[in-house]
Amino acid sequence: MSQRFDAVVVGAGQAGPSLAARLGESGRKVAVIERKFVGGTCVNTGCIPTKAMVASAYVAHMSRRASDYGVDSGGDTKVDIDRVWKRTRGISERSRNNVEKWLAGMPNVSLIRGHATFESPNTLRVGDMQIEAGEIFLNVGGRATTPDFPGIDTVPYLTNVGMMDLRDMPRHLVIVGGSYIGLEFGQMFRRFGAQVSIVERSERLLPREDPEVSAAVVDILQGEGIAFHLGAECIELNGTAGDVGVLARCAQPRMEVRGTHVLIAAGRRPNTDTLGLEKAGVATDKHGYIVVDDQCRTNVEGIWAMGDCNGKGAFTHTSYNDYEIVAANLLDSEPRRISDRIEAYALFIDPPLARVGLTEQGALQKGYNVRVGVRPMARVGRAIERGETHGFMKVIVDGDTGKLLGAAILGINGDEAIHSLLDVMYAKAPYSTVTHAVHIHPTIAELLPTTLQDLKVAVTS
Ligand SMILES: Cc1cc2nc3c(=O)[nH]c(=O)nc-3n(C[C@H](O)[C@H](O)[C@H](O)COP(=O)(O)OP(=O)(O)OC[C@H]3O[C@@H](n4cnc5c(N)ncnc54)[C@H](O)[C@@H]3O)c2cc1C
Ligand SMILES: NC(=O)c1ccc[n+]([C@@H]2O[C@H](COP(=O)([O-])OP(=O)(O)OC[C@H]3O[C@@H](n4cnc5c(N)ncnc54)[C@H](O)[C@@H]3O)[C@@H](O)[C@H]2O)c1
Repeated sequence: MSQRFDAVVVGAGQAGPSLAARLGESGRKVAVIERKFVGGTCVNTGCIPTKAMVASAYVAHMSRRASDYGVDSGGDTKVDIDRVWKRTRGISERSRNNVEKWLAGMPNVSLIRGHATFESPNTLRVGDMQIEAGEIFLNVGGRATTPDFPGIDTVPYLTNVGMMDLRDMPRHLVIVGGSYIGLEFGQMFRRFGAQVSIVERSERLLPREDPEVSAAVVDILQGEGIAFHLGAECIELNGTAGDVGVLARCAQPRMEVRGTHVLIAAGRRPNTDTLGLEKAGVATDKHGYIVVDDQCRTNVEGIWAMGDCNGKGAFTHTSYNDYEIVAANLLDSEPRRISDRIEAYALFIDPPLARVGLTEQGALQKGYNVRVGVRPMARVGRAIERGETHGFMKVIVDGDTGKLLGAAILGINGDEAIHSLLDVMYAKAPYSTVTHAVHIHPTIAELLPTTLQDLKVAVTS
């Protein structure tokens, strides 16, 4: 069977459905092809379920701390992991159903279920259906990398997907990879009551961040009883279900951790290897990411790539922004570009680490005349009142232009407060815009102007 559409969107992740809606509204006949769950990674196995679990873990943590606040919680806090999963699944499934209903109601848009592969630059195959289109938009996302560690073929292991199907509480969860996925799952399972060990290849946790950020994150998590094994090179897995070992042969000294479950959280790879890109002539880089220009266009006319698969971002907000860029250029004659995006992300441990723009080290390496302001959360009224004073806020300013270069807030509500800096950066306004703004008392953001009023010259480390 053969069908012709004006436009085809492959993958119903964070960019695809929104773009399909706009394309349909423009009068195009549109197909969205999805091989698994509508909503993609974020909705089904990523942001949404993990943040729902982070919320359960936070409640468990605060329940154990209830007496600090003069509240009697009535004894031991116990986590019913089955109810945590049910709540998590419910939130995730509702979100997926909403996207499904939205897609079903879009004028001129049809959802086709199945795995799409290219047959030519304007032809895709899904099962026995051949689909032709003048415009093809790839939003195929990515999946967990599983490095070829010796033993990985014989030892049962989990990825972020397997974590969503786990129904028993691991007694001891060993996590390979100490970044977003490793740290978020690590802290939540520790708070659920598991023993947690994190095995990380770098000598310093979160090496892209400034050293004091890495050190503070380790302190917070160690304080909750998580064990770290850094500098863990040459990993090997051994054992069987319920008794698994992670051995770092080249670590100094050589190190082995035994646990009941292993989670591999060592990065992600794009879903481009089974897309038949070679039949369309679409270029990829050496890691398999689709090469795109500043407006998400591939090297083949009429084919675009958005979201995690183009390697220009690895977050839900960057994938959604790719949709906005494509729609703006194609449908609104508005020349939006990827390079206008300011890097911003959060690591959703508790307290969260929120980041925008450059780190201090990054700004120094780029040769800026760097000024830095730092304020510990222990000197932020709202954090003191909330009894959650871990972390600090740090702002980085260009001493020559007065522009904000970046910021890190490791602290309660930092993931929200940081947007007051991000918006000023987008406005290309000087940092004095923030120092002159009157922020609401008592909030975390209230202390950002104060932090910016006390800038020091940065010294290269
Ligand atoms: C555990 C975890 C937690 C995360 N937490 C956050 C967070 O808190 N904040 C944040 O910003 N980001 C987070 N992320 C990252 C975020 O989930 C991704 O950046 C985002 O989902 C990428 O969206 P996307 O649209 O590019 O791709 P995806 O959401 O991966 O969607 C791609 C879709 O394409 C489909 N597909 C692939 N190949 C084909 C094919 N050949 N034919 C048909 N369909 C195909 C897939 O089935 C999938 O549905 C997290 C990720 C993980 C794994
Ligand atoms: N809060 C969020 O926004 C959020 C949350 C979860 C995931 N994500 C997205 O998912 C992506 C994947 O997250 P991730 O944490 O799996 O990957 P990552 O790429 O961020 O980090 C992988 C970690 O594993 C380590 N590692 C890699 N190979 C190793 C090895 N052989 N031995 C030991 N350690 C090794 C790396 O040094 C690194 O610290 C991220 O890029 C992020 O964009 C985002």
